[in-house]
Amino acid sequence: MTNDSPEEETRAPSLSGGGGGGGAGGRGVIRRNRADDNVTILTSSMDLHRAGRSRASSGTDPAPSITSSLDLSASSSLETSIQTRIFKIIVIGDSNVGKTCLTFRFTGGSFPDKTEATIGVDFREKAVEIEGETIKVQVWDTAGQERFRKSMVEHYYRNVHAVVFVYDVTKMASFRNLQTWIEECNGHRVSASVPRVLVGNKCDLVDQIQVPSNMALKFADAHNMLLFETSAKDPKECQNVNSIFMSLACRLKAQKSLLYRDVEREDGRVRLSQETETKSNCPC
Ligand SMILES: Nc1nc2c(ncn2[C@@H]2O[C@H](COP(=O)(O)OP(=O)(O)OP(=O)(O)O)[C@@H](O)[C@H]2O)c(=O)[nH]1
Repeated sequence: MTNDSPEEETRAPSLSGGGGGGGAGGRGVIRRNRADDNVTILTSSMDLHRAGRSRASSGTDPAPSITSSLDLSASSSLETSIQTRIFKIIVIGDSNVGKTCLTFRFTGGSFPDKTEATIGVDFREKAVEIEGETIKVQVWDTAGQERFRKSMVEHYYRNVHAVVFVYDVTKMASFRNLQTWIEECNGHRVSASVPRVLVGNKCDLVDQIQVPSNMALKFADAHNMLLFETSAKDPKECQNVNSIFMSLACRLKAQKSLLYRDVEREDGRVRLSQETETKSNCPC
């Protein structure tokens, strides 16, 4: 998808039941996916684990247990729960651009009073409903500082379904460094079919903006990404922050059946395995 997609409009989405907040906000380059109209945000779980830091540093990839084969006792409630698809979205970019605040805003609907440099990775998850299907959007908030990320990088990119590149509109260096982040991503064999979006954060600091919208849009177009300019801090931008992740979720839902499993009963056990298939019946 490019920024010229006819399916996009230059106004903020209305998410039914989602996120609160309000106005259209944006700075003329916020993209809208029509499917957002069919989206309901059901629940959110903040800081799925801060504890993820310790899990992360031990090298455990939480992204799903459900992707690998699991043996579980069969029950109807279990079957219901295991049918929830999980979309893993990683958020990357320089330190201090606001990755944590953006993920916090999406999963919890608020701006954190205080943040510290992310060490390794934090995971947050939010259940959303898209066209009648409940989907878990699992957001990996990665460390921007090299010293806090180097041992974790492989885990960030493993089985990733979508990538959010973030820069700070008030820091030209963070925009220039995007090329390095893209190269890192490509270097970890992230398929070209994995959707990527570009986010310029901190648009509330209107007097300090260094990265012009047209420059960012050109870069986004050159890399086949949608561009969102927004603010994790400004409550009026809440829906625009939601739309970053929801547009990806809608697109992923349309693309393929991720983390779906064949439920096979073998010897009284339920076997889960990953299946990937192309679906064409989603109007997103
Ligand atoms: N004005 C303004 N400040 C923001 C915004 N988003 C984040 N900040 C501030 O920017 C600083 C860094 O935010 P974080 O979310 O921790 O940045 P990060 O990219 O996760 O940083 P690392 O964890 O080091 O990679 C904090 O002081 C936030 O309060 C925003 O939209 N507007």
